[in-house]
Amino acid sequence: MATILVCYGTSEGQTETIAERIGDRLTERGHRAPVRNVAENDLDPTGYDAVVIGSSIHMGSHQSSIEGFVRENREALAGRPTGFFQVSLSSATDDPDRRAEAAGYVEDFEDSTAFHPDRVGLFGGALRYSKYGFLKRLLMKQIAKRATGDTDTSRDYEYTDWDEVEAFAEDFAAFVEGRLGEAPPRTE
Ligand SMILES: Cc1cc2nc3c(=O)[nH]c(=O)nc-3n(C[C@H](O)[C@H](O)[C@H](O)COP(=O)(O)O)c2cc1C
Repeated sequence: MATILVCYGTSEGQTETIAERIGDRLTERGHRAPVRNVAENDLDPTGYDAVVIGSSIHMGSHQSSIEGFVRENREALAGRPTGFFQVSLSSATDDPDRRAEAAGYVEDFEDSTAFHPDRVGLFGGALRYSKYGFLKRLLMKQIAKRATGDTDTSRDYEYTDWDEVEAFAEDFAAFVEGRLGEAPPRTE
């Protein structure tokens, strides 16, 4: 069993929900996987065998709490298996330009923080028009027009592919088990 920290930065909660699903999957596989909001906890990666970090994108940038966490803990992160997942509208469609944009966000993040995760997941996020205030709703309508075309503000949209999220968790668990020399869980 490995102890795997699953930490995240979020504004509207979608990254938290995805982090929890990853934590559940790791736990089902026999690992200890606490799920923590980086902005609300003083986290030290040295207490864990491996770390998964998740961040949403707002106005082309990752969560500042995640940028700070990664910069402050660069050495500890470099010394253990790490996974990074990003949540955005750019990963919500099959449009190659949008997909390239999402990949570009990760590249820029790696370049600016010198953090190079072993595994990367790019997940579609959500549009929660019902939760946005007036100005945010207007802004998101503009962003959505370009990204997904979903501009009906009378309803919410979720683009997260939960099978992809689970596959990311399984793949990361297998990677950690391999690195720590652990046997994979037995399947009946
Ligand atoms: C104000 C705002 C700005 C956003 N800017 C971008 C953006 O620049 N690129 C993008 O792909 N998605 C953008 N999004 C979409 C978010 O990444 C998406 O809603 C995601 O699910 C948010 O995750 P969170 O709830 O964990 O913060 C934006 C969302 C909001 C509300």
